[in-house]
Amino acid sequence: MGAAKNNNWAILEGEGGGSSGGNDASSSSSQIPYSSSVVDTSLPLPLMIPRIIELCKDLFSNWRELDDSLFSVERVSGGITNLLLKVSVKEEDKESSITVRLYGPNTDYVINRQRELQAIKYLSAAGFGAKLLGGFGNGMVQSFINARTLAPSDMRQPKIAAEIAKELGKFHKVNIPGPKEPQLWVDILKFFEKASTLVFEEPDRQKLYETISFEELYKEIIELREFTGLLNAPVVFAHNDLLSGNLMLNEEEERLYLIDFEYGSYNYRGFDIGNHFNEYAGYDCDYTFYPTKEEQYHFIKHYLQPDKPDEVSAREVESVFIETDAYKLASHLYWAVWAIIQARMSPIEFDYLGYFFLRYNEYKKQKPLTFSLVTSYLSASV
Ligand SMILES: Nc1ncnc2c1ncn2[C@@H]1O[C@H](COP(=O)(O)OP(=O)(O)OP(=O)(O)O)[C@@H](O)[C@H]1O
Repeated sequence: MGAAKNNNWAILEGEGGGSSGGNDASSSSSQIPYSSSVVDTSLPLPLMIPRIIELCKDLFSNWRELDDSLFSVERVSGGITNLLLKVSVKEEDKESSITVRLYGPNTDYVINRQRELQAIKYLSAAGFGAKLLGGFGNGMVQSFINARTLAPSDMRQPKIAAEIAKELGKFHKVNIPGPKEPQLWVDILKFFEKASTLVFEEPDRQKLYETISFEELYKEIIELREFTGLLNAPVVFAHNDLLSGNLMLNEEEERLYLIDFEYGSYNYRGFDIGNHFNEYAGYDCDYTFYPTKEEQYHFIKHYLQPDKPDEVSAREVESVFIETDAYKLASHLYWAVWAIIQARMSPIEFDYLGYFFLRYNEYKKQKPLTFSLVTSYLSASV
């Protein structure tokens, strides 16, 4: 445990962040305590628990003197990228809970941690997501959100869809200082470079990997970049990973939380919406669940004007609808290429190569329809 800061956490300085002096886990102070300790993510949970308690005591001075028996640590299910733990502490008459997020090994290939921290700082100030309470060598501590995580089928409920649209509209209005160039193609091409030069240890996986035509994939990426460029689509600070697991709802308080900003960046708004619609299909990629045109219109109207959705002009709805349809293809390519890297780098048992094929095949299936829809829209609007 110590005071050293890594480069990522240094960006929180200037608001008092980056100190290792300890703090109060529940305080609203802008001081973000930092510990340079690294928790070994390969440890089984019972062996990891004492390290987590030690880390919490190092970060939060008001817990330092408490007996370890007052802490309980449990795994929060759901994540496929990181290990998320809930730490509860019994103090006199109250129990407080926080979450400790341990970055998954090798996630740096697909996640820009500096970009994530910069985004959290401003998004959290704007009231989005969990509050950032502290940082450490391979993770961060955030407030525990008392809410249920949505399932893909929840997202299409008209009332919930309207709420998601409204929150996303607000999210897209947050200003994150720094460069504002859309990152979509920069990120896809970065992923592509890594994905196309991998070697798998398992012969079966290597064989399957070799069936992927990277030449074809590259051509598709470039073609789609040119094609979507014709739309001159608006750029916003986008969440980029708005799947059901990143939406939490407290029904009593009627509060919806957008969480997990790991992939957040300036990007095309149509990408964020199209990507969200693709997530109606869940990890199984059952695209029969992709929202109907009526459901998409409902979402888009609430996104554009939550207070008076029926007063949004047909022209405006149509333009977001077209952008969304075009960029939903980019979402397939993005996560398809991402999945190839994950197949090689992630320790998580998930059929990532199978996921690549599901996304890429859906891209190929949807491409002719989308290209003809967008082309007729563009020719009608000149
Ligand atoms: N601050 C929080 N409070 C309570 N629960 C949380 C919090 N953050 C995340 N969760 C729960 O943990 C799950 C996984 O969280 P998160 O999406 O941040 O992890 P992840 O590993 O990045 O997941 P994925 O890669 O699937 O997006 C969420 O679906 C939610 O159920």
